[in-house]
Amino acid sequence: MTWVVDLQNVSVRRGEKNIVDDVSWQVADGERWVVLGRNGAGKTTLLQIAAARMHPTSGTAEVLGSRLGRVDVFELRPRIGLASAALAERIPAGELVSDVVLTAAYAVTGRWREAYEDLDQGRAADLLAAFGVDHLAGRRFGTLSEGERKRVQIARSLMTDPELLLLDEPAAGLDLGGREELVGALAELAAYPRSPVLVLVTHHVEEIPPGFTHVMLMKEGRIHMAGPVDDVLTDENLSAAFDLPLEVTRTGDRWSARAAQKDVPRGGHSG
Ligand SMILES: Nc1ncnc2c1ncn2[C@@H]1O[C@H](COP(=O)(O)OP(=O)(O)OP(=O)(O)O)[C@@H](O)[C@H]1O
Repeated sequence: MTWVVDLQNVSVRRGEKNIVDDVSWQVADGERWVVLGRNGAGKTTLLQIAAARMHPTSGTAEVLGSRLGRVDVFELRPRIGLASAALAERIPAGELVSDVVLTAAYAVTGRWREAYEDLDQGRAADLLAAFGVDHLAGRRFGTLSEGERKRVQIARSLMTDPELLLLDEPAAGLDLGGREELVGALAELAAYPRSPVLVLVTHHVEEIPPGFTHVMLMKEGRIHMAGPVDDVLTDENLSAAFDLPLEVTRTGDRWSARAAQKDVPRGGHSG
């Protein structure tokens, strides 16, 4: 079987510390993953490896059947969609929104002299429409709200029709309506059989879109637990991953979590 992502004993060392520590993780075609964990757990670093943007210090990383270190990453990267805050920062504020999406066809930021086909123009317009931001096509990226930028970024990350789509905290900074719309759009994407394999990093179980199949809990650079959503998202597992007593609730196809309620003494009150 060819895995979409196949990490074997991957570590990333920075200074004295392994910020990703001996991670083995395999993602199969059709799966939709959520990665959860405390600040600094190593989620973004792991995503950077899956995005062929970073090499592990040790271990082996294969993405879409190509081994990092042995493949031309400039050929591999267009097959991987990535939306992250770091990437958004590199988009010039003066860039037209339509070009932000279009330039992804060549995995560059900043339109320069690439010759774009009409087909690409049409696809960029369709993607902006799919995420409800086609009316912003003529605006400068720097003038958009946080929520509008997130949607444009996701449209951009789909431009190359990637086989793997990595989303690093796409709902960060969105208001409640914006978050719910995004969760809805990602649920639609998850349900579509021809969609890429999806990996979503988030801080909140409330942001897990319906249709996501697997969860990885990261803790201190390691995988605390990984597997099907229902197996992993339990009070016990989440509490251990976040070092905090937590209660997880599933309502329909959505999740929520909060600090576990202390036992309230029953019976009469005095005074
Ligand atoms: N170049 C670096 N040098 C030293 N430490 C680093 C470097 N890059 C990242 N780190 C550290 O590695 C750890 C993991 O970082 P990473 O961004 O992967 O975590 P994260 O789980 O995505 O965190 P967050 O939820 O806060 O975004 C953090 O403690 C971070 O400070």
